[in-house]
Formats: sequence, C-alpha cells, structure tokens
Amino acid sequence: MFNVVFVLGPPGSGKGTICSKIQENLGYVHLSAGDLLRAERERAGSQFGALIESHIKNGSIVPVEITCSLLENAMNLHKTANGFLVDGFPRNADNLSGWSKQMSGKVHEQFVLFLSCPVDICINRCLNRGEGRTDDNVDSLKKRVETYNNQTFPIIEHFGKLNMVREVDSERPVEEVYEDVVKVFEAANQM
Ligand SMILES: Nc1ncnc2c1ncn2[C@@H]1O[C@H](COP(=O)(O)OP(=O)(O)O)[C@@H](O)[C@H]1O
Ligand SMILES: Nc1ccn([C@H]2C[C@H](O)[C@@H](COP(=O)(O)OP(=O)(O)O)O2)c(=O)n1
Ligand SMILES: [Mg+2]
Repeated sequence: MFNVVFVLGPPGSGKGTICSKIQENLGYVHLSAGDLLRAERERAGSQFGALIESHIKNGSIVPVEITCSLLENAMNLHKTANGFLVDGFPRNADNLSGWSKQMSGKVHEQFVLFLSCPVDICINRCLNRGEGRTDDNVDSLKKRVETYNNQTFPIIEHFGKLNMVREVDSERPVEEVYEDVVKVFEAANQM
C-alpha cells in the first residue's frame, strides 16, 4: 500500500517548490502530474502529445486515464518510498473518480496539503517563473485560474468535508511556508 499526499493549490501557489523540499528531507517521492504530462508530451512515439499540449495551453484538464497511468507507473518505480507527493492532482471530478477506480486498494491517502495564496500573487509568480512554459502567459493563466476556481476548488472542498485538508498559507516566504508544512507531516506521521 503506497502512502499518498495530494498537494493542491492555485497555479503558482508553490506546490512544486514545497514538494521538492519535502522530497529532499522527508523521504517522500515528488510526482508532479504537470511534469509527468509535459514529459509524456515530449516522449517520441507518444500518441498523446498533441492532446496534452492543447489541454495545457487551454488550461483545461487532460483525461484521467492518461494522467493516472503516468502517476501509477511512476509510483511503481519507487516501491520503497515512505510515500508519494502527488502534486497537482486530482484537479477535477474526472481526475478524482478515475483515480478511485484505478487506485483504490493500492494506496492510502494520508491527507491533502492545500497551499492557499491569493490569485493575483500566484499569477505574478507564474509570469516570473522563467521555465519557458507554454502556459505561463496571461491568456493561459486566465483559463487555468478559471479551471482552478470552477473545478479544482470543489475537489478541495470535497476533501474538506472528509477532514482531510491541511491548509497552509503560501503567500509567505518559502522558508516560513515549509516550516508549517513540516509540522503537518510530523503530525500525520507522528514523527
Ligand atoms: N512562498 C513563495 N514566495 C515567493 N515565491 C515563491 C514561493 N513559492 C514558490 N515561489 C516561486 O513561484 C513560482 C511558482 O512556484 P511553483 O513551485 O512552480 O508553483 P506551482 O507548482 O504551485 O505552480 C516559482 O518561480 C517559485 O520559485
Ligand atoms: N491533474 C492534472 C495536472 C495538470 N494538468 C495539465 C493542465 C495544467 O494546467 C497543466 C500544468 O499543470 P501544473 O501542475 O504543472 O501547473 P502548476 O504547477 O499548478 O502551475 O498540466 C492536467 O491536465 N491534469
Ligand atoms: Mg507545479
């Protein structure tokens, strides 16, 4: 049974930044759904490249069958990990139901780490991210924020009703955010 922590929050809230620090220090393996999709988009011979790119540019969500299989394959490469940080997933109802169908019985969902940050700050962070992403532009960001508000936030609320959400204010400097995130992990694992 793999331990899983879902990491959610608006684009630019700091999911990737915080996950790499947890991976470094706490023995969890960081799996970014967005990174896995971008790698699949670049993979020679992939039948999904064009489909993935169109969703990324439009800020819409790739069908779960693709994303969930990428996540499961990646998990199977790290069978001895303490757990997995599933970053940027589940982002909508299709993601959630597909995950449940494919992964129930194989994973233990520990909690949802929710990095909360005002959207205007998040957008500025993305515009200054400097990774050359095709979706870090004003047009795509508008759509990504809309998708976040309409589709992803309801998923966070769903987990909230199950008492699974641990919210950390990620508007603050990375070190402060990380300090609180570590406390959440310590409480969950009684470290
Ligand atoms: N707490 C923070 N304060 C200021 N800048 C941050 C913070 N966290 C992340 N960043 C920066 O904001 C950008 C987006 O962060 P990233 O971790 O890629 O967010 P996400 O994965 O949620 O989109 C990056 O350039 C990152 O260096
Ligand atoms: N579960 C997911 C995660 C990402 N995607 C696609 C659509 C998203 O806008 C892009 C980028 O996601 P990513 O998590 O890398 O973006 P942020 O880190 O939040 O800025 O990838 C998806 O279709 N399904
Ligand atoms: Mg990210």
